[in-house]
Amino acid sequence: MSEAVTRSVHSASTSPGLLASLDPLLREWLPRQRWFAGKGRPVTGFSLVAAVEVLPLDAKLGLLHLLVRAHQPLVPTQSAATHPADCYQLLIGVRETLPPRLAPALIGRPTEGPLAGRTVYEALYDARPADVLLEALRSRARIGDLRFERDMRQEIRDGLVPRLVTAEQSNSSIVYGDTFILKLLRRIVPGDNPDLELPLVLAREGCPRVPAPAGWLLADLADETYVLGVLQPFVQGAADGWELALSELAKGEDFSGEARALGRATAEVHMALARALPTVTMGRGQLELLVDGMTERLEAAAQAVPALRPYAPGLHTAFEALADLAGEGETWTAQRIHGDLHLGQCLRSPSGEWSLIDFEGEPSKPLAERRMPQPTARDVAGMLRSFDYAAHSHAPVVPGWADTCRAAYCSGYAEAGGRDPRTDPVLLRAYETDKAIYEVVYEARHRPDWLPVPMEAVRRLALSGSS
Ligand SMILES: Nc1ncnc2c1ncn2[C@@H]1O[C@H](COP(=O)(O)OP(=O)(O)O)[C@@H](O)[C@H]1O
Ligand SMILES: O=P(O)(O)O[C@H]1O[C@H](CO)[C@@H](O[C@H]2O[C@H](CO)[C@@H](O)[C@H](O)[C@H]2O)[C@H](O)[C@H]1O
Repeated sequence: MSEAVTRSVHSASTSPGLLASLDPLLREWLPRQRWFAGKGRPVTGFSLVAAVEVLPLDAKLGLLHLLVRAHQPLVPTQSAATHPADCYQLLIGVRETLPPRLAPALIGRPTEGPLAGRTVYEALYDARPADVLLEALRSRARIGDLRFERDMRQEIRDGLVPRLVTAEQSNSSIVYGDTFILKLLRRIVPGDNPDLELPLVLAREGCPRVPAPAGWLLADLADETYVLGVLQPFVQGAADGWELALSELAKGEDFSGEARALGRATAEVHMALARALPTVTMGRGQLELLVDGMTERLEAAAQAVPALRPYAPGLHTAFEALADLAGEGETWTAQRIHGDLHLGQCLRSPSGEWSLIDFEGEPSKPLAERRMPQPTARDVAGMLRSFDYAAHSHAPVVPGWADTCRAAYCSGYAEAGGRDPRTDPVLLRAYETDKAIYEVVYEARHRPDWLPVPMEAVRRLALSGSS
């Protein structure tokens, strides 16, 4: 372990005073972060879950690792018992003054408490704290409650130059020397996070479609463990499926070869997960619960987005058809899946190999729900929707482009040994409908300009049951 890391194991005895001095600054700064999950409601205060001085705060450069709960007014459907305040991972750097290159990282200058008069900032912009994190992973350090782990079979060289990824993300990532990428989870929950769990399982299973975790960061608090970060090999020169699909569309090129390869990659991942982790048969009771969930989401969405209401009866038929099949005794296998699959979660290396990333699932859902076995049709439906999105992002829409990609994706899935998704049209339509409804709500909230894209799918899906 490097001297910097061993020297840095400090007690956090001063942390309550620290949090009080940071409180007014964090109330301003936190809601402005892309990864802040509680947008639209003010932060009314913080409580400390854990604090570790990774680098001593009285040094020229201090580094504080905080897990804090951000308190916000509950929305009417929530209760404090079922909706604890969100817990965030923060890495706070402390310096006398910030060099100009770190200006975008500024959080502020506390006016009282142990940090009065110093400058606090988002430490991930700064190479030195980023180095400390990699060094701690390399050396499997224990720093206070923080446990840095690694896979000793993967070499992690020292001196890899860090850079913060500036893309819009739900979390924060640092790339080290174009060799590794460390994703630090921002809104954290106790328990096995699928973003670490599933890539580890897939690596053990020998599935090359997912970058194998080289290191991971955990916090052991009371009797609960939190996953805070995952280090994975960086796919150099990769383009994501969304960028590629749009650029091929712009050039008038066919994307069906890539769609087929993506289908194969998805099937390989699904089959590896089914080998490694338990699968269950979904019978009548479970399918009815699935249909109930989809129906409730449709009703809530129609409340939230009035444009959806005329299509609700047609959309309901997709769920009723699934309920009918369940009533007739149809069953499906459920297994662990990706849970939030779309073109942006697929990376193609310069040699043409596809990898899947970001197994966190839908971050807004509880961990237990995200880790439940589900039919693979859910991931497939996510990808089918994504081809449709890509086609509609290009003007004019190229007739047949999405259909060709969707068919090629399903063929690729079947060629690799997966069950052809088109064998289960009722299940697929139900999942596609559920996803399009989710997208309508997402776009209405976040990107109203994009709302016509899922609305077009809603029109098509609402009609498809009536033929
Ligand atoms: N192993 C990797 N190799 C190359 N780039 C990656 C890798 N993992 C993630 N990325 C890049 O980082 C971005 C964010 O990663 P992701 O896991 O989706 O984070 P988030 O959960 O914050 O959205 C991706 O869109 C991709 O561009
Ligand atoms: O950021 P996440 O990966 O958690 O996903 C959210 O944002 C996505 C948009 O960035 C959104 O995806 C939708 O738009 C994509 C194109 O931008 C398209 O490829 C997807 O198929 C479509 O669902 C996703 O729904 C939302 O959860």
